[in-house]
Amino acid sequence: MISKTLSEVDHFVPVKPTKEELDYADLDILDLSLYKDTPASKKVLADQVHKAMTSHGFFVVINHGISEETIERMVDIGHTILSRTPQEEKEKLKADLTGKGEYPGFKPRGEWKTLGGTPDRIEQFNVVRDMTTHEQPKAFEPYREEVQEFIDTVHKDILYKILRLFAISLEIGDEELFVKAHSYDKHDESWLRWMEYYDIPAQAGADGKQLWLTGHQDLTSLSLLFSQPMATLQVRDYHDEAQWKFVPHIAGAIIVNAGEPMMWWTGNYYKAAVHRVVEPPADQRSHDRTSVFYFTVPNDEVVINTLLKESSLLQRHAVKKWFKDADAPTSSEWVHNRVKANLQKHVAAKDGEGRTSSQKIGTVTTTWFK
Ligand SMILES: O=C(O)CCC(=O)C(=O)O
Ligand SMILES: [Fe+2]
Repeated sequence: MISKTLSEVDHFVPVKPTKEELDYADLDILDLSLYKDTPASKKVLADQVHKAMTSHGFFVVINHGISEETIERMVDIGHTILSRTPQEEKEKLKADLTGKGEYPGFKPRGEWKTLGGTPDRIEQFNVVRDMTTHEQPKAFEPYREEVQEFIDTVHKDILYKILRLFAISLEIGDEELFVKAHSYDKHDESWLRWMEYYDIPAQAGADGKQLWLTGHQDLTSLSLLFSQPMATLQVRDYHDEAQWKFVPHIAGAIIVNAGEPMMWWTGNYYKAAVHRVVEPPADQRSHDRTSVFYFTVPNDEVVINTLLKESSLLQRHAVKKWFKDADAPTSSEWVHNRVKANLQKHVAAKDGEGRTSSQKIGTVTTTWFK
């Protein structure tokens, strides 16, 4: 992907795959090399999207065009930025989570002082695709172009293909509808995230499982998670509320899930995946975990509500409009309000008796899961 000499990185050595027998979710695997510019080829993949989005809300994309080496390099870049940026600079370039409600910058360890009462040990570094809007750490500079190229490929190639499949799967006449709502040239808060979990102690969830990140739905339209080997991410099957299953690791694959905006667009016909992060099996403990994610949200001004006029599939299924017109949020309103409220996610597991708790965010009610 990059031809010139690459700047050196601190290599992150991922944990070896577990040998334990775990209960894995049976996720659909979309082979994106089958995506051709013909209705027939796209229909086959769109049918898989439909099946996945009406069951788990998660699926796996392989042969998407980004090599395993490039993904490994991106993980190393994030690891390098997190390990080489001094604490002072991290503090200075801290994400303004509670003020503006935005992610660009660092989420230092200990920001969420709620995991079992002790400071959390999750660190993040986030960038948006226009990387000039925020000051970047010095350690980032050697990799700026590579990261830009990575984001551009993910957004304009992989994301756009997947968004077309979503439109086709919903029988929306304009196959570009979601692509236009995520126009690369317009502004929105979609972001690339590196996230490092530092060998953390955990608190117990409702089912006694040790939690690293409590159950939630993403605030995104789509989340693209680059698969990593530590068996920690779990998805809750929609057809069996009690069942948390591990998301399998497939080297080089992208795990895709939808968040609440996709749920609203489809009036809950497509599921916003409920997922959480738990401690790994015994043979993967005492190891850090680093991964890279691309989280997408619609362009700032897009008003998100159920696509009843546009989708004959939703009409046939008598889906109801999610919001009254006056209550439908713009992407920008939703994202900023939801980021501000995000701390709630980390306390939800301790509050109350039930398995879920809900919170009103502007005109929107969001749900936290245990
Ligand atoms: O770390 C993971 O695998 C998932 C993280 C996640 O769900 C999130 O950041 O929204
Ligand atoms: Fe998530």
